[in-house]
Amino acid sequence: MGDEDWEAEIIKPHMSSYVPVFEKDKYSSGANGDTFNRTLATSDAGESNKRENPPTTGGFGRGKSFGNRGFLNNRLEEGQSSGFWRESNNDCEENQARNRGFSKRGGCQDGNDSETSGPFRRGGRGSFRGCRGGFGLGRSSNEYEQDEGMQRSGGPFGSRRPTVSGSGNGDTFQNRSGSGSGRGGYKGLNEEVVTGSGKNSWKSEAEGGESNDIQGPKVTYIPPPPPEDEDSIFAHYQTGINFDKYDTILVEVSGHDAPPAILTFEEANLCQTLNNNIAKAGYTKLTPVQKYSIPIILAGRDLMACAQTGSGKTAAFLLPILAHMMRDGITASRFKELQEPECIIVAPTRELINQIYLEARKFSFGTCVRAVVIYGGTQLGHSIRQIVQGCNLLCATPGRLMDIISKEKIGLKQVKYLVLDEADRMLDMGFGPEMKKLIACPGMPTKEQRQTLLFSATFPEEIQRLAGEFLKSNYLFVAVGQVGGACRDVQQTILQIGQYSKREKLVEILRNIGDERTMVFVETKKKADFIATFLCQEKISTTSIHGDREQREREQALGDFRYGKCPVLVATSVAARGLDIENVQHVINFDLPSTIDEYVHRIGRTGRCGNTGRAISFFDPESDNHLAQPLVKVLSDAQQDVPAWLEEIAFSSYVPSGFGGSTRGSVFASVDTRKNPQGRSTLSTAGLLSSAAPSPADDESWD
Ligand SMILES: Nc1ncnc2c1ncn2[C@@H]1O[C@H](COP(=O)(O)OP(=O)(O)OP(=O)(O)O)[C@@H](O)[C@H]1O
Repeated sequence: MGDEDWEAEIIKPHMSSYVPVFEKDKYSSGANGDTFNRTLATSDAGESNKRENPPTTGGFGRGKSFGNRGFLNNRLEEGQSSGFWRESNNDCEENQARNRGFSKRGGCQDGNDSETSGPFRRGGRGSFRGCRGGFGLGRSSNEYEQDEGMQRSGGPFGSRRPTVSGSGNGDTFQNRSGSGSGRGGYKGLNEEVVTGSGKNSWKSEAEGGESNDIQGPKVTYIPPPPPEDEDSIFAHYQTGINFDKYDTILVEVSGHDAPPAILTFEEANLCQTLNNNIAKAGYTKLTPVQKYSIPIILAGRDLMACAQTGSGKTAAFLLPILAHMMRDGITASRFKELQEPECIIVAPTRELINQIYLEARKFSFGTCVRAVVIYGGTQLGHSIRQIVQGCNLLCATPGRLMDIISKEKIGLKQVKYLVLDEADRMLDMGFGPEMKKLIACPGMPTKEQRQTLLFSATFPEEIQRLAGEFLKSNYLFVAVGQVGGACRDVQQTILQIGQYSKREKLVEILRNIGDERTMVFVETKKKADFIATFLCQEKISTTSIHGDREQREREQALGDFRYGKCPVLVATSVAARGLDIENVQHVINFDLPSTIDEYVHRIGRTGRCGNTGRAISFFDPESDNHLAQPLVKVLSDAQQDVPAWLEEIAFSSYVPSGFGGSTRGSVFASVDTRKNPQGRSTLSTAGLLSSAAPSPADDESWD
């Protein structure tokens, strides 16, 4: 199914009644104003006129790309914060100056301009081929995503999705900046690693936007400080009815001389302040991953821990680290140009690392440990200011961390604890190279000298093997339940549904759901916008989060969702991992992800901490058959009903062991891979490699 089809669909009469308001005057000057004018002069204007709203653009223009904020809905009309269309004029002008212009931020846009933002688009794989300049909603829209890529797509490890090649039927998108750079390039909004050119160097706002070369926009966003009052710091939600059932999950610990599990917080022998904080956080009972991980970490051992989503992995590493830091003493926080934290925690997304930071701040409340968070999409100067005031425990996304290290604001000599949360993601082909650079940085203690902790709900075998480089050889492996298995508190439903019927079904489901908090996952950034727009049009209050949104927008969207302003959040995989939002009752996979692990993480946004949740996934036989087998396994492992039709597809698409051809997920790691050092014969080389590569749709501004 191509963009063509989507395009045809979106100009159906039932859609044409919705015409987003575009405040032309706000955007009438500057380079992108130019773009805007040109856009108006093209068929978009015509389309708009047909809809009897002459000044209106910003959305459904035929053959044009779809901007982020080119719509307004009654529910989102507040003009400041909710979801879309809340940026001020200034913001948009600032945006124009950033050369991101309308391509990402609103209204419609001539397709040829939509992906050409100068150096910041470097790293794409070359050209956007054969798309019609529509909404980027078809499978080929993956191509649009790759300019944000992290060298994880294409080539032999590329998308499972068919790409549209050749000139296609419409405008040919040329990634003007991407040519010659190969397929590489990781970037956040303001930072990138240029890998395609063979340089492998970090580019940052500091090296680019903040210095005087022409690298790109200056990122000025300073995130608002989190509330400082104790009630806010310790705010938490209730554990659910199934919290006690965690105790029945089997736990396997492998490796030599594992210390015994503890059963209560008291047994951990933590200091009084930590115990007070644990109590104030509402923790009375340990979860399984905490029972096993806390004593292991307290014993100074390296650890790879795998436990289901929402089962308390964050506290499982934070509490023993903080306990040790307090026991051993830390450098007193004071202003210093070079800070040398004792602990570094990295995670793949900005929102997640911020969440981890808030947990660290909560548990270290009243102690001398100063936690700091830094992440991409925010002003570098702000990150530096946070750090120089003192930093014992640094939470960072990889890009910003490497920037700060290169600026010699962070020294690594004192690092005793290195934590990779969502470790399989941190070690895959996207972030793996950066993590390797991190551990090879001058000053970083060797793995023998530091304690390294890897946590995730999924741990593909190949990633486990890669992790050996980071861990001491005697590391312990804790598996709570089935490695890579879904949380049993999530009731999973798979609906077989064709691409064209998805939207109607989505609306039907959301109407039935009412105001209950729901995350809707889609495959691409543009589709996230499109679906969010569509839902707003249907009078369903919705916001969206994805890598093309400015960081302030991302945070606002998350806040609006978290605090109930918008009960529906449409998201790409950037929101799939780690986010802990109270009361998310439903996850809908409008598009299934390309890997089963991603599926497990996505549905894990609900059913957390013993609460129940529901996940509904649209399975399109045209594109999702490769997931049938792993889905059957995930469903049956989690004791869910498996639809007969899914079993049939799984059976008919069965790939015998050793013949490869499947993506990750046809085989779970059920054990510590050291028990099977040669690797399982069921995974071919191709399987091993491709399994580690997220789909191009995941090519987000993660960091
Ligand atoms: N022992 C506990 N008692 C009560 N609540 C807990 C306990 N441990 C963790 N929680 C809460 O459970 C929620 C989920 O925890 P956390 O985010 O650490 O899960 P996770 O295992 O890291 O999930 P994911 O795999 O999605 O990242 C959080 O709100 C956390 O505060």
